[in-house]
Amino acid sequence: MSPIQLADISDVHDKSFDYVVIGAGTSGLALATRLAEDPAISVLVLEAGKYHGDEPSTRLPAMYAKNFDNPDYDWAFATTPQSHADNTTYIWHRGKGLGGSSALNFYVWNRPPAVDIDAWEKLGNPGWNWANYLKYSNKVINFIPPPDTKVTAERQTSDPAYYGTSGPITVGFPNGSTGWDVTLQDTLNKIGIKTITDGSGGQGIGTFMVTSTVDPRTNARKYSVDYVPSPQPSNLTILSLATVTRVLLSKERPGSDAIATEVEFLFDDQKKTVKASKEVLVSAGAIKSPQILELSGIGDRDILQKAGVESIVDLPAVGTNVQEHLYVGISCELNDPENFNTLDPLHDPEIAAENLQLYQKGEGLFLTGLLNLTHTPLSLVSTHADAIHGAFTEKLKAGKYLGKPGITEQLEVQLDVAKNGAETELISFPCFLSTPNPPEPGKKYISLVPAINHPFSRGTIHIASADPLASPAIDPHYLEEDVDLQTFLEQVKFARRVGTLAPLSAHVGKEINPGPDIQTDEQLTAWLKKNMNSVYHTAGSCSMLPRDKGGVVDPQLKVYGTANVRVVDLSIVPLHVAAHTQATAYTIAEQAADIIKGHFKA
Ligand SMILES: Cc1cc2nc3c(=O)[nH]c(=O)nc-3n(C[C@H](O)[C@H](O)[C@H](O)COP(=O)(O)OP(=O)(O)OC[C@H]3O[C@@H](n4cnc5c(N)ncnc54)[C@H](O)[C@@H]3O)c2cc1C
Repeated sequence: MSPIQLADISDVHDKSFDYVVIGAGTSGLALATRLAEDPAISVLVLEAGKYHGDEPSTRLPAMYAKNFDNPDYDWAFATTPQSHADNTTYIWHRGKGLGGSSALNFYVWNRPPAVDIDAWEKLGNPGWNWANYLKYSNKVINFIPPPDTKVTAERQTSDPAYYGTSGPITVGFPNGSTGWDVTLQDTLNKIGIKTITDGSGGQGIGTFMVTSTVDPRTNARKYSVDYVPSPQPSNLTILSLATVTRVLLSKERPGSDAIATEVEFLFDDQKKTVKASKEVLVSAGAIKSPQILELSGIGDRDILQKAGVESIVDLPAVGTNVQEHLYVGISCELNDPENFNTLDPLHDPEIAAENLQLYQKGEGLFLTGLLNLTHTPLSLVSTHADAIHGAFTEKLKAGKYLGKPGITEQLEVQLDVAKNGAETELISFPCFLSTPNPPEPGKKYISLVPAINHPFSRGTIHIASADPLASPAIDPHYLEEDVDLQTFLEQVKFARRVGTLAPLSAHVGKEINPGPDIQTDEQLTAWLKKNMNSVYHTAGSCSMLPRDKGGVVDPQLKVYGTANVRVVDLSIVPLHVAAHTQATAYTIAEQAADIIKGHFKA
C-alpha cells in the first residue's frame, strides 16, 4: 500500500471544499473515500491526530493495548466518577490519528444479529434494516476463507453468502490460535449452547469462531486508511494534526434551519478555517461528535449557556442516550500450558524478540488471535433471567421513564431484543486479561470474558466548558439500572462455571481473578464495580431517532435544525447492538455515502 499523501495547511486554510469531513477515523475515512469516487466533487478530511501508516505497533496483530495511553495514538478519555459503581472512574481508550479506533482496536470483525439492526428501523428510521446492513457491510470487506484444514480442525466455518470479496478491509480468521477454543465450544454444547456456522449472518445466537481485520495472507492489520486508493484521488484532501473546534453556522432568518458555512480548526496552535460549499460531515466518534455539535451551538440550550456557548439550534438530545458495552475479565492458570499458545510469554522481551523474527516468516505467537465468541439470551446462562427481566418490565410499566421523550418505547423494543436475542457475550481471550491480581511471569492463562451487549442504563456526554481542547464530561451512568448489574453478575457466575465443566475443566487451573476468596453476590458486585471496564464501543450520543423521541439526526443522518450538517459514525446508533462495533461504523459510512450521493432508496 503506498502511503497517504497528506495535505499542507496552505492547501486547506481559507480554501473551499464541497464536503468537509471531521475526523479521519473508521467511519470518516470510509465515508470520505466513497464520496471522492465522484471526481466532480471535492472532499476534505480534517483529523486531530497523526498518520501512523504501516508502523508495527499499528499493523502487527496481537498488539492489544500496545498504544494505550500514548497521546499520539490514544485519546484516553476518563469518565466522571460513576455513582452506581463505587465512584470509580473508567478510562475510555479511543484511537487518535488516521484510522481512528480502527487502528487501535482488538481486530474482531463481526456483525450484529439481524433483530438488533431491524430494531433501528422499528424506532422510526426507514431503510436502516438488516437487508441494507448486509448489503453495505459486504461493500466494506474482502473475505479470505481459511484453508480446509482450519475449517475442519479449528471450526473456522463461514457461510459465503455473508462475505463480500472486493472491499478494502480484508477479513479472515487469525492464522494462530490458542488451541482451547474447540474444547470451549464442546463444553458449551454440553450445556445447550449450540455451535453456529457463522456468527455474522444475522442469526447471532450460539458459539462461533470469529473473524478479524488481520489479513491472513500478510498477518497485518487492515484499518480505515486502507480505504484510500493508490494513487490517492486528487479530489480527496486529508489534513492531519488539525483539531476541529467548531462548525460555523448561520441562519437566513430566525426559525430557519442553520446552515454550516465554515469549519474552524486548530493547526499548530493557530486558529484556521475552511469553507464547506455543500455539507459538513461530523465523524469524530461517539465522544467527540456530540462535543463538536455542542461547541457549534447545537444542543441543549441550558447546557450550552452554562458552558458559555451561544445556542443556535436547541436540540436537547445531543449527548444523551449514550450506551456502552461493559466487560470484566476472569483469568485462570492453565494446567497444561505446554499444550496451548497464549500471548502471555510475549511479556518477556527475549521471547518477544524471537517471535518478532518468526513473525517475519509468518510464524510464531504474534499470529495468535482472539477466536471464539458466544452470544446468548440471558435465559441460556441463568435461571434468574425471567425474574431479572420481570423486575425491569414492572419498572417500565410503572412509568418511570415518562417525560423522557421516546425512551419508554426504546426500552420496550430493547427488552424484546434482549430477551430473545444475544443479550450476553462471552469472549475467549488469548492471554491474561483481568484485574486486580497480576499475572506471574512464565505462566500461561485462559481468560473468559463476559460482556453485556444491551445495557439499559443511558448515559450522557456533554461539554463542561467552551474550551475545545478540554474533554467533554463523559457520564455513562454505569449500572444505574439494576437490570444491568443483575445481568452482568449472572454472566460472571456463568463464565466461572464454564471453567469448571468438562472437557474444558481439565485445562483450567487456579483462578487468579476474581479469585477463590470472592464468592458471595456482595463480594462479586464489589469486585465487578472496581474491575469492569468499557469495551470501547460507545454508541447513541447523536442518536438517529425522530426529533420528538430523542433524536439528533434523521434517517438521512442530517442533524435536526440544520440544512447541511450530518453525523456519520457510531454515535448515530439509536439502540446498541450485540457485536463488536467496527463493522457497524464502516457500514454506517457506506450507507451514508450512498444517501449523500443520492443513490440510496429506503
Ligand atoms: C481499544 C479498543 C478496542 C476495540 N476493539 C474492537 C474490536 O476488536 N472489534 C470491533 O469491532 N470494534 C472494536 N472497537 C470499537 C471500534 O473500533 C469503534 O467502535 C469504531 O472504530 C468507531 O468508529 P468511529 O468512526 O465512530 O470513531 P473513530 O474510529 O474513533 O474515529 C473518530 C476520529 O475522529 C478524530 N477526531 C476526534 N475529535 C476530533 C476533532 N475535534 N478534530 C478532528 N478529528 C477529531 C479522532 O482522532 C478519530 O480519528 C475497539 C475500540 C477501541 C478503542
